[in-house]
Amino acid sequence: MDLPKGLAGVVIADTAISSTKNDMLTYAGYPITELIANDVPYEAVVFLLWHQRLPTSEELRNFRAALFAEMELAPDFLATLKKISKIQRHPMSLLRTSVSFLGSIESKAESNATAIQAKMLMIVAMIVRLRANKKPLKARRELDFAGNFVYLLTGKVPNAAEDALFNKVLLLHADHEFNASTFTARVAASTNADEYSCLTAAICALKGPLHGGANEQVYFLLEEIRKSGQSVADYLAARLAKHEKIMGFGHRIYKNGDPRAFYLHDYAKTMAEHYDQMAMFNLAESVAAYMLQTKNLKPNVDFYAAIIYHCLGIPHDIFTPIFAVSRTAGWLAHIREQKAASYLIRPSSHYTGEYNKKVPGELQLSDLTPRPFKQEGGAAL
Ligand SMILES: CC(=O)SCCNC(=O)CCNC(=O)[C@H](O)C(C)(C)COP(=O)(O)OP(=O)(O)OC[C@H]1O[C@@H](n2cnc3c(N)ncnc32)[C@H](O)[C@@H]1OP(=O)(O)O
Ligand SMILES: O=C([O-])CC(=O)C(=O)O
Repeated sequence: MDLPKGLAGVVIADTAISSTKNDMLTYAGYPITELIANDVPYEAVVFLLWHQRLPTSEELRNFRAALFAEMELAPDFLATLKKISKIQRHPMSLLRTSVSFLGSIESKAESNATAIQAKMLMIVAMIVRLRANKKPLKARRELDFAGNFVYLLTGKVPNAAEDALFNKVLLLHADHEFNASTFTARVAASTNADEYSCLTAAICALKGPLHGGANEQVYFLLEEIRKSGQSVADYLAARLAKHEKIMGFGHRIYKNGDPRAFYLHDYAKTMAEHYDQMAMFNLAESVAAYMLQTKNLKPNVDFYAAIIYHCLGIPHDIFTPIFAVSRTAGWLAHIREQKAASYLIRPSSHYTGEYNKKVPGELQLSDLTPRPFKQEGGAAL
């Protein structure tokens, strides 16, 4: 049967949240070019995705204050997070576990989108601090969401230019219609699962290197090329000859280039110039040129983001968790939209196995069946 591989091109639902039509990313009617050109704060973008309209300046002030008020974690949760953060696993796994755990202790009444958005930032920042035995920092009232994120991750208050740049990076990652993690969240939401369960599922899908996990892999790629002493062409030719994917290139939707990469390229260059990382940036440029020339593949959102985070001094295993914090805005919007639509997502499969097979007689199933289990004081189950 000739099926569209990986649901490519299959439209599965209506959405008013975002669109990638005509190779342009649009959030509820606003192209990202418009939002970037007007320096729209990330908080306003979150509001836009959740309400499909931009906030008034008063609503923005109130929303920023509400987010700030939620930028703290209860002592009991923090104590558990301290233990979780010491587990030697990828921070995306720790984030997944932490969000799941938070969902287990939060009452339904307490869970609201604003609190979740703020707490995602706090969890990622706290994992970074706690695993390094550093004192957790408190969010600062004078900083916006982007500024607080950089401060809580690095311990350094970003200057105005860095804050503005990081704000744009968050803006560009906030939503992307039916990407794999958002689709995963929507499938969970369609069963009427709670928000934390939907988010946990989304984090699991984002983690993979073919999706959000690619930004960290870009860092490894650039480091490996640098250390190999090989030319970019030799290194990439050898990998491509083995049919390996080069991380940070290609996209399911954008075959003519990811519009977000256009901006991130320039931000990465600005950061690299400022932080004396031009060697890394130039290496990335050579990789991009080779991929375009030999495979006609262009960088996606993950490629230049890796350089920006590196310049800010953020550990490479935190690149994907940053993506998760920004994308929480989109995930929550889609979870809400899917729940409101109120139908189950359950596609059909094309079965390629056999039917009506018989169990071979010599298989003594009774030997494999566990003895009846008797509960204390109760009947055998
Ligand atoms: C936030 C995000 O999720 S953005 C994407 C992040 N992921 C990555 O950067 C991982 C690398 N990229 C990829 O794996 C792919 O480009 C994807 C998964 C993102 C999109 O894939 P699809 O639309 O399914 O395209 P598909 O994987 O079928 O690729 C088409 C062809 O281009 C090749 N190709 C695509 N991307 C790459 C790449 N990064 N490196 C090498 N070859 C590639 C494929 O091997 C395939 O070649 P073939 O026709 O000879 O088999
Ligand atoms: O849409 C996709 O397939 C992946 C992507 O770029 C995103 O989630 O931002």
